[in-house]
Amino acid sequence: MATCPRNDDSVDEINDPGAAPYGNFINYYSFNPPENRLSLIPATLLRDLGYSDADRPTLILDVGCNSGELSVAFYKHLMQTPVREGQSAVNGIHLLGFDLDEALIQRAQQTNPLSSRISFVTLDITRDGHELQDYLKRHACSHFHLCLCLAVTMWVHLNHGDSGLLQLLSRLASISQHLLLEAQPWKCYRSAARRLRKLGRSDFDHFKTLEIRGDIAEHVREHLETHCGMKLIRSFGNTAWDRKLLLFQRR
Ligand SMILES: C[S@@+](CC[C@H](N)C(=O)[O-])C[C@H]1O[C@@H](n2cnc3c(N)ncnc32)[C@H](O)[C@@H]1O
Repeated sequence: MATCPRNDDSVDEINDPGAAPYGNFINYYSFNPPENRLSLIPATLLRDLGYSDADRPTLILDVGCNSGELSVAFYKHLMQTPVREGQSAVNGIHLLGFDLDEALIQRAQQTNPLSSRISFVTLDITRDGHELQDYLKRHACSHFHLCLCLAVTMWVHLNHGDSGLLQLLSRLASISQHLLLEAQPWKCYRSAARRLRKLGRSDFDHFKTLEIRGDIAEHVREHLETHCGMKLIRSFGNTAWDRKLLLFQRR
């Protein structure tokens, strides 16, 4: 893990970027506080999407949740009625956050204020596993109602190539009714690769051979709409780091 750059996942001013090849920065939220993105997302989002039935659980998945600060803030942001720890958790909103970095997940677990509703597990989304299906089964649901994939696509793309990115999108689409996605733009890829080169590390394995480049958000939209049965229903404007928050829905 490494500390995060001052104003982007991928700018040059960073203390030790070589140690965070997956974007697993230890201090991510001191540079990109949850409010940067939450301020763009309506607190009524779940109700707007039709998930207001108190008798049924609503499941949220947070992909690459880092130390969990955004997951918890997002959960609280969407709760119309504040939840107290210990309150019955049979139905209501449940959030599962996961990240491949075990130390970040440990921190998320230790600081979790709502452990009956919010869980964190270590998981690499590029590996086959049954954890997500098991979680769905435990809640008697076939899909997550809302999946967040924020500032993760570039790291999967750089580490696993075009096919890795497309598989990520297809996998998330297959387990979600709605998908809220923030893709890093191409300029971030160049900076991330340059940073590692400066440190004497070899480029990300796939950077030079990527065919998906340029307007990454548009490539993502195209794949989700053409191959994954999803459609773009909202764009929540640009974040403080000039990225779009795109909301997709299963057709
Ligand atoms: C830049 S941070 C974004 C954190 C959070 N999603 C947010 O937007 O606030 C990217 C996170 O994705 C995680 N990540 C990267 N590749 C992953 C993978 N294959 N599976 C799970 N997590 C991954 C990293 O460990 C890191 O914590």
